[in-house]
Amino acid sequence: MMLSLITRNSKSIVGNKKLYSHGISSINKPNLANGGEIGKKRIDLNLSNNNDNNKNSNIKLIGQRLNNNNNHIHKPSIPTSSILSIKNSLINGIIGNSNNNNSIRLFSTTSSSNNSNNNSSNNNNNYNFKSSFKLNFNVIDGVIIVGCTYFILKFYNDRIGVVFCEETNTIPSKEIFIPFKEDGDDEQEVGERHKPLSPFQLFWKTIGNDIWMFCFGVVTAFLSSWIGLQIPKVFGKLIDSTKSGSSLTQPALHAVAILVIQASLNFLYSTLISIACERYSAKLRNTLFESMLEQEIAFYDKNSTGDLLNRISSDVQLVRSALKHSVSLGVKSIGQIVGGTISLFLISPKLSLGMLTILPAMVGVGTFYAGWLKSLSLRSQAAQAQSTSVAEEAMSNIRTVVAFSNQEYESQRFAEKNKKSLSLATESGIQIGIFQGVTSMALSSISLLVYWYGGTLVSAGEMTSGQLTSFIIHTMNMQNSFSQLSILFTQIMSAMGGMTRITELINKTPAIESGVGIKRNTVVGDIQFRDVQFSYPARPHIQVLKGLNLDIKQGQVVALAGPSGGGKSTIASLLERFYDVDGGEILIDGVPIKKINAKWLRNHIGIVSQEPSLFATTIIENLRYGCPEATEQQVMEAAKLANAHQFIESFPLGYNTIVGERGIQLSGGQKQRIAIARAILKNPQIIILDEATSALDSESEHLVQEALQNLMKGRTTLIIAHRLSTVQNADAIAVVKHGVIVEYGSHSQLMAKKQLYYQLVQRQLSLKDE
Ligand SMILES: Nc1ncnc2c1ncn2[C@@H]1O[C@H](COP(=O)(O)OP(=O)(O)OP(=O)(O)O)[C@@H](O)[C@H]1O
Repeated sequence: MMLSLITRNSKSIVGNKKLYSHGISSINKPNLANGGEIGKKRIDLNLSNNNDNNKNSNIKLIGQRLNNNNNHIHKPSIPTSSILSIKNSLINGIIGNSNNNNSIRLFSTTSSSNNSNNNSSNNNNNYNFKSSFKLNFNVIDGVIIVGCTYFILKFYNDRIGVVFCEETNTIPSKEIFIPFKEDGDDEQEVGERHKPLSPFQLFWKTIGNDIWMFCFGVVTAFLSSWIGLQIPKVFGKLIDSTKSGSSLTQPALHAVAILVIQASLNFLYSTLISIACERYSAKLRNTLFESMLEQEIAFYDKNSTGDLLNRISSDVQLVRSALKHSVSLGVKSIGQIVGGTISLFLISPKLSLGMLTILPAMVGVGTFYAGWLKSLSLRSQAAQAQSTSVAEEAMSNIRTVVAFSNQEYESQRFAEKNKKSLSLATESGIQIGIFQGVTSMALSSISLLVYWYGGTLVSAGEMTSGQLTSFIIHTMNMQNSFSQLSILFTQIMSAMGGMTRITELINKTPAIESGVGIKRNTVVGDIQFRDVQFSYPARPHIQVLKGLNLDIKQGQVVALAGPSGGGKSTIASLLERFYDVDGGEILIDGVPIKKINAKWLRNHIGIVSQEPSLFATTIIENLRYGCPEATEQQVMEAAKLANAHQFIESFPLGYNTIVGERGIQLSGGQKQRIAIARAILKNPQIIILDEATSALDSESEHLVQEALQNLMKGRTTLIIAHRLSTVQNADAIAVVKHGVIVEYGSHSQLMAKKQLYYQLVQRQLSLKDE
């Protein structure tokens, strides 16, 4: 059916475009044909009604009614008959004249659209005046009128603006925009490949605007240490005043003022630096965690959870405290050392020169130790991470540990790893001790030199005893600063080890970048495995799939059966693109999976596994995990379909019941029904069922089976099965052995063949009888 529409400006409708409205419906790009007079063009819209199975149905959009609040769209009921009459009752002329741009006048005609197109819109002889509106945009491009409903259109370069109004409604709703989209065009997301960052660049990027707080903290720390430099001077003055008999009040008040100012500055820098460092470490932790979550599954095969957790907690902690102490100790100490050195030269250049002869030796020793302590610290931290991962593993499998009474074994395993970490930590401690010992010996030598040489200078009358006192206090302060720097130095070494590991991980580009690739407009659900070869990255020399071929058509239920270790779960993992195939390809709706955006793909696949993983939160949050925007009503509907609503409602807190860690407070069947409801809510086109009914009693199994039937309806389903009794109704059964499909057919066909499948069924039957 054709609807003719006079437009003012059609240049924006180019190419073979489709219009989409919030992903709900689509409208065919109108074919353009020059028509009409007064410089207008005619577009023809192909109309079909909601019930047509036409994917490009556009009446959905045209007929959609826009609320005054702009965002909600209600479908009006436009029966087929009325659509048929649109053409005849259509008012296809309008249009505001250029003198009065923001008001339009609508005219109706009973003439056919083609005829009407031959008339100018302003030719009132051929149109009956219907209504007029004031619009909030100046120029409009067309109007579609269905009964008493007007859709006023304006074409832009990349979208169409639509305003809905009714004849009686003099205040039209706001304009909403429907973007153009190329017909059949899939969105292609290109990943942002960030350049690897150096630890310093990472620091800079992570601290962001907090750098100002940090810098202000550094400045106040410097000021504090500068103020501190005045104290020895004031004490010197006090001593000289005692000797000369002049008033002590002035220098004493001076000293008090300096101490008060210094205390205030200390408070300020300490607070600022603490806040800046805490915020920095929180952001670093977030970035690190984000980066970990972006990694491919193979990354988790190779790295233990304990080690990864260690990076988030201990490594970040090391960096945070080193950063904090670098300012509170480092900046202050450096300030004291630099300022102190200047003060010493001002008091007595001779004595200062004598004292500073020892310094180069100290710097030399410190540099020598730097590299050595860094590598030692890295090894010691790695060993500690290993012991943590043993503890983490034992804790997460605590039920198994207790059931096997293996507490002693686990604690021995932990103690062994701990021993290694202890020996490295001890070695590290000894080295640090040597370093600090050498440093303090050098510092004590400096003091000794000052006492001896300073005393000689006072005796010779080259300096006053007050000046010597100032000199000694400065020296002591500097000595203190040096030893603090040496402690800080070791801390910085450890932090550098931690920062290196953190940076490494943040810089790591995942082998499968889940946000990159094609996002298709629709998913049909056809799956093809073409000569797929695959080895797990953790065991690259063992080929698990050896040229596997399998076709699953849209809506089909295909079960994978076969001996243990044959590769069934691997097939499912590859379909989810947890790993990339080494050879051959997997196609979804004809598109190689490697080209598809993995996030998008996973959003269209629902998985119900043997041991459904739930989070330690409420049932409703678990249900919404794959579809956070679902309303309560939708959640409940999904739970009903999954036979879960009843048991959830029987809990005192209903949907707000906390399920415990990994859903420990629920039975196996309940967990599975929640997982099924979660999958139903996600509404994927492809379903993977991994042994979903293996651990249930018959009553529970019945409920779960029913739920699964609801889930599988109209969806392509891949079942990984062991209990062959549960997959007899599948459309096809593929028997997987040694990474290839050795048999394929329906249950009855495979039974008739009397080969591997038949043997497996017989074996299970005999086991059941026993
Ligand atoms: N993450 C992994 N890293 C390395 N090898 C793996 C990994 N997962 C599985 N494998 C190996 O791949 C092979 C196939 O395993 P898969 O789990 O696909 O078999 P399956 O047919 O599902 O077995 P089952 O019926 O016992 O679950 C096995 O030899 C297994 O040891």
